[in-house]
Amino acid sequence: MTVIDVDRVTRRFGDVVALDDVSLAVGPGELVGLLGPNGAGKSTLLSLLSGQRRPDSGTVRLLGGNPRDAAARLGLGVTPQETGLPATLRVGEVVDFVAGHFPDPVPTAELIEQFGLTEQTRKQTGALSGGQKRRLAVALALVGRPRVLLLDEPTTGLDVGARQTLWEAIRAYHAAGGTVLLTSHYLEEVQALAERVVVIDHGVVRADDSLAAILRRVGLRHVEVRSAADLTGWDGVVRGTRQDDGSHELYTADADAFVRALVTSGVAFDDLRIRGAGLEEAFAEMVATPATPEGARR
Ligand SMILES: Nc1ncnc2c1ncn2[C@@H]1O[C@H](COP(=O)(O)OP(=O)(O)OP(=O)(O)O)[C@@H](O)[C@H]1O
Repeated sequence: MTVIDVDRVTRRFGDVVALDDVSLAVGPGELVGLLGPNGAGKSTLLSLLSGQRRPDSGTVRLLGGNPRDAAARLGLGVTPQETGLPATLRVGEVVDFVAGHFPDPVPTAELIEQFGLTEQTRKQTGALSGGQKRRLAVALALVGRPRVLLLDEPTTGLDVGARQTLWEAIRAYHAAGGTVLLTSHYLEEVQALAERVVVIDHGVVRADDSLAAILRRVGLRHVEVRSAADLTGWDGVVRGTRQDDGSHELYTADADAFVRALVTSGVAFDDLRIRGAGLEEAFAEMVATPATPEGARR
């Protein structure tokens, strides 16, 4: 059975088409990363799957049912982008409260420990740090042993340690057979977790492929360097800009070859920095080479 089945869904807000004929099917045990820039439609898609909103057209099925029905949502765990935790309740009380809604909840102490919050058990949630609140929010999504987990930007704003704790919890859930759909701005996060990547932009699915295939599309390197010479037209530079002070921002598929050419050319340069091109840059590439929306092929 398909866990998530979105079929030709369109959702508008006034004149804005947040989702434009989107189709997406996710099977049991998949871990799918939903990537897209601000306003792409990611949260809207999750809100349809969690039954908070209805599509204008098309159908949304969750675990074989309509997510607007409470019965279909029993197997669903959700962490929205912003979580309103009751500030005066203690961490343990909030977990107990949510656990009370499910037939076979994860024991509170076990869950709290898994998310590294044991020391905070008796703290009021209002006194938690941003990272602790975020971890608690994801923990709450798992209390009822859901079959499918929707995570909207699970680690935005977290430090490295808190992010790792959350990633481990998500991996453990997935390893035990759980299905996950998570949104993120961070390619790094999706790379760390997802096996399949769906890229959405302006409400349209631009790509839906294995992580490896998507990464090949994002194979560009970002090179920063300062030089009096203009390097933007050099061999292998796909795109580049140069400021008056000589600082360059260049994109190339082979940064090693570019650096070798730079060094052997004898051109003076300094402040060389290289990094993998990020998601935003990948989008620039995907949009520059007009992508066939996945939906249009159906
Ligand atoms: N309640 C709303 N009323 C009006 N417009 C909305 C509403 N919710 C979303 N939109 C619009 O729909 C589009 C998609 O928004 P959505 O929040 O789904 O994007 P997103 O990919 O989740 O973005 P972000 O990464 O910033 O969270 C945007 O243009 C947004 O402004």
